[in-house]
Amino acid sequence: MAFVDFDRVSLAYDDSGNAIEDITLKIEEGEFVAFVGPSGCGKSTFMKLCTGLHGPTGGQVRVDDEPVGGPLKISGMAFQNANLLPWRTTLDNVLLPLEIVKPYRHEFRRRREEFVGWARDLLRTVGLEGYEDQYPWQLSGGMQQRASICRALIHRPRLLMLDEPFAALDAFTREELWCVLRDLWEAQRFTVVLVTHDLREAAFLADTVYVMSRRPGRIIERRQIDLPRPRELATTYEAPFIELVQALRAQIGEIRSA
Ligand SMILES: Nc1ncnc2c1ncn2[C@@H]1O[C@H](COP(=O)(O)OP(=O)(O)OP(=O)(O)O)[C@@H](O)[C@H]1O
Repeated sequence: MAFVDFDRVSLAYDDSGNAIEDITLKIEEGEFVAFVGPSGCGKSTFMKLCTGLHGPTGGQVRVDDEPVGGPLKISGMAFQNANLLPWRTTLDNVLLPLEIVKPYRHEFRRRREEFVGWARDLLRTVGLEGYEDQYPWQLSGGMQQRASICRALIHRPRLLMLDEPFAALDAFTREELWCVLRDLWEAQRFTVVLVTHDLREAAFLADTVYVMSRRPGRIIERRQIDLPRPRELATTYEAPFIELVQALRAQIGEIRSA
């Protein structure tokens, strides 16, 4: 049984028709998948269905062999904007899910020191050692996004949902954070669903790239990325990678002009 299983899933938000339509796919535990497609094709809708923030109007979504009936506790999320709380330090922002999510919230006071250790370890892994006591407005955009990824991972989710997490960053910072995410994933092997407009990002990070059609969003291509791991940034300047990205780009170009 796949970890995430979409069986002929559709969602109509209202009577304007399906936002996504007839999506059937399986994501294995530990797989890194990326979704690309034209604006408005339903990538974020897919995420909401996956994490139980919205129910399907057709078909069934199963995660970890259970039908998804409400918000999933085993997921963590990060978005284009880091959305850190400005009145909390970096460390306290990262700790936030442990104050909210079961089973941790009941143990938060008792295990606080241990949890602070988890947060410090994660912050060190993403290069934020020494910034624990700074407030978000004292951090650069890239640093805020690093902290936001730590916050998404602190409760050790099995499913990490990333909705264009690096879109607002400059090209250098973005590539640095690809490597941060690659290393976290190599070490912990959580399942990742990444929504992105950046085809290089999708091809560099993912095992599988799904291309979606215009609204109503359907999966029109599933592409396995067979580049060896661990992948180095230098790979992205070599011929096989460039050809792969060009093929994806051509495909999305066709959808846009259709
Ligand atoms: N809460 C909602 N109510 C009604 N319609 C919605 C709602 N959320 C999204 N939609 C519509 O569903 C479609 C898919 O939206 P979604 O945000 O999933 O697309 P997306 O691929 O993530 O877009 P983008 O790439 O621009 O972020 C769009 O036509 C959007 O207008």
